[in-house]
Amino acid sequence: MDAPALMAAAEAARAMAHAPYSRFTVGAALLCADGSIQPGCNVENASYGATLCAERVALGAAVARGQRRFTAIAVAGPAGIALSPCGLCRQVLSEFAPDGHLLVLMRAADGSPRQATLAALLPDAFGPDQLHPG
Ligand SMILES: O=c1ccn([C@H]2C[C@H](O)[C@@H](CO)O2)c(=O)[nH]1
Repeated sequence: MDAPALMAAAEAARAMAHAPYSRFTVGAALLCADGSIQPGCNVENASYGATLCAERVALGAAVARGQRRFTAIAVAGPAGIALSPCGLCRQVLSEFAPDGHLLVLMRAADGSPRQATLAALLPDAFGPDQLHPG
């Protein structure tokens, strides 16, 4: 996996963000199992609560074109801020990363690369095993 290229794709996607309320633009790039990269950006809404994070936009778009297995996701936000996916996005990503191996690429506040597995970011995740035990 080319981590710098995936982060560059997330940064490029960030330019498409619709964030007139928070002005906090975020881009995501999801590396699919077939090698394709699905970009996403945050899409805010005047109701605030209907806002979509970049990670969920990328995931939904990838699923809509038949992708269901993912290797990594890069997330890029404003410079100087350590950004990691919100709790809701962690849960949504875990739906398609049941083993928790999905690699999340982020940047620390100083801009240096940081990475963690989804399992580390969302330990003891709720999933289909709890919903349908046995
Ligand atoms: O990982 C994150 C964190 C926040 N946001 C968006 C949601 C909202 O539009 C703005 C401020 O929270 O940033 C994302 O897209 N991804």
